[in-house]
Amino acid sequence: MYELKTESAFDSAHFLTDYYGKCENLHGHRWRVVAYIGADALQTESTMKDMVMDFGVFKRCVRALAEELDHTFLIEEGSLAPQTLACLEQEGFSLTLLPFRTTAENLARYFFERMEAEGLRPSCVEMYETPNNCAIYRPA
Ligand SMILES: Nc1nc2c(c(=O)[nH]1)N=C([C@H](O)[C@H](O)COP(=O)(O)OP(=O)(O)OP(=O)(O)O)CN2
Ligand SMILES: [Zn+2]
Repeated sequence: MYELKTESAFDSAHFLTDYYGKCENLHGHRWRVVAYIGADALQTESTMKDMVMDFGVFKRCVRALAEELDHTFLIEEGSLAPQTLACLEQEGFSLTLLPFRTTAENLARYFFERMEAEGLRPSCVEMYETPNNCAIYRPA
């Protein structure tokens, strides 16, 4: 089994709906995303011979996904009133509406699924919300 690993990061704002502590308030993190691609065998031909895949393609994909979220306000759909969203947009804030509570767990799965949609074969995504706290998504 071979595995490639790359990482990127994004600085964003969020809050957790229905949270029982300070995280229900608007705050920010520098989320660090560490992504892994697995393969049982290396490619056998052409430019990717003896590679799982080109690091360049891999890192650009993960960076591009992180870039989409960077310096935006991550908002769980339905968690703010439409008027509030309209006001924030009117003020020029960049909003990213997501169909899930913005936990590290869900963000890890989101990256995993977006990578799959880009044609990559991720084995695992780690999402660090702080340097010490990380959620890992690895499908069974
Ligand atoms: N399992 C999870 N638990 C929590 C998540 C999460 O995504 N998954 N997220 C949060 C909040 O986003 C919160 O911002 C994290 O707060 P905290 O752990 O307190 O982190 P701090 O950086 O504020 O750490 P301090 O030690 O208080 O400085 C909560 N839980
Ligand atoms: Zn938080």
